[in-house]
Amino acid sequence: MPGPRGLPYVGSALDYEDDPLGWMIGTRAEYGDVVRLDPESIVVHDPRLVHHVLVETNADFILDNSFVGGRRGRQELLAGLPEWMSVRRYLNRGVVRPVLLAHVGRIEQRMSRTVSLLAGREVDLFFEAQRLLGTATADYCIGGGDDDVDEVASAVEEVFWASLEVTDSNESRLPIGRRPVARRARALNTGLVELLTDLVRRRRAAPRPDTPRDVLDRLLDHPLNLPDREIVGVVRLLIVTSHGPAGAALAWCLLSLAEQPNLLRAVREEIATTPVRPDRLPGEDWPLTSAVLKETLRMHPPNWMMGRTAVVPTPFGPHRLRAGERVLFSPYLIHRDPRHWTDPEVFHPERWLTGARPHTEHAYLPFGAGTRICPGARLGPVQLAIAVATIVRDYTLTLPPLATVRPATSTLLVPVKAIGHWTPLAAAVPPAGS
Ligand code: HEM
Repeated sequence: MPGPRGLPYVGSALDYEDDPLGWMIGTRAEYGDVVRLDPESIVVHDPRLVHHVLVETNADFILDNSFVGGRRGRQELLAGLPEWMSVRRYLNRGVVRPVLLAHVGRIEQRMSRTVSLLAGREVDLFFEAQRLLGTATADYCIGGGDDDVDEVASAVEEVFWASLEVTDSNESRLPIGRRPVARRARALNTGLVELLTDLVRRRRAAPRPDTPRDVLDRLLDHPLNLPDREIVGVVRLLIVTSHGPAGAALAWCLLSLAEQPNLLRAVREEIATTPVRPDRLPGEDWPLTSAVLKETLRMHPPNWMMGRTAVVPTPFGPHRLRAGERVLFSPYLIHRDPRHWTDPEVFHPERWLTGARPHTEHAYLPFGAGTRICPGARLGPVQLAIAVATIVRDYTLTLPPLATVRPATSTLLVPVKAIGHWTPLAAAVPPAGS
């Protein structure tokens, strides 16, 4: 397998950790689209090979997200896989338009309240964005009943930050007993599981509605009569997983719009002049706003780096992978590769409005692809459209220039310390004659 010689045992892992993007760009230029990173991992830049890995996940490859999924280790992860996949399919079929429409109505009000309370205050954009979107998904999961969405969203948010800390801390190199960050994360997670278990029990004891109001109702009606533990696991996973990517996407989108006043005005006008009809979802009739969101997810895919592990020896292009080898790939680099996009470094939403696919095959994957594609791939853009509309329609943005915002490239691509504010539009316009 081509790649730099590296050090014994660790290969190029230390150089990669120093500057992952720089290392990948440099080695791609020198060695091509498949590069050895360390004895256990390769990095792949060819979208067709990446697509193959994503489609073969759960067969030749696994997605090892045991920590986020609340599973202890790979064995438990594999044992729970059939149930998780069947729940995914069931939710896909069953979280129908009426559930989405009811959810939209609730979060429009909720977001509007939160955004107005924050108006005029200096905020850390990503912090507030992840809270806004995480609370939205909490509503989607449990908001149809009388349960306290804010309480659940806050408990989930604590688990989200603690999980990020665990992955960023590199604690996995320490012996199991000495991992304080992981211990804290586990304690917070236990609290969250207790809170959700209580909620599931109360909902189970109450009369069932004729049609599901949210994900929890739908899970309680599962034909296999899922145990509380399983239902809690699914609700927890959905909410925890949505905080980061959706929040990062909103933050990057607002930063991009603030940078382009003409585009911002055009989006504002589209949203203001095309009210959402009762049977339609926000974004469905806003082509420019949707294109802005797609372009944001192209240039700043929150899941900027993803990976799979081969479970069996498997052919891979001209190479062969051993069981246990990791395949890493970066949607960020694929989305900015001039072999797959025209002018990839330019934020150009119009590329999505021509009716033709603006990239080569499989070169756009902000939600992943294949068997484990994000189950929020349909919901996420709707929630984002509501959040963008809520802020852009009535407020003006004062945010730092994108070029000055450092992206964190750890677990997620997140704008670091992008501090700014939004103020009501009327307040931003100087009175006539002043
Ligand atoms: C703009 C918003 C979002 C983005 C960019 C995003 C991105 C992604 C990506 C790239 C993956 C696949 C990771 C991989 O294959 O390694 C993923 C998985 C996942 N996402 Fe999202 N996501 C978003 C919103 C949401 C929302 C709203 C939910 C909840 C309804 C959600 C729940 C999940 C879950 C549970 C998984 C794991 C799926 C599995 O393991 O089978 N995401 N997301």
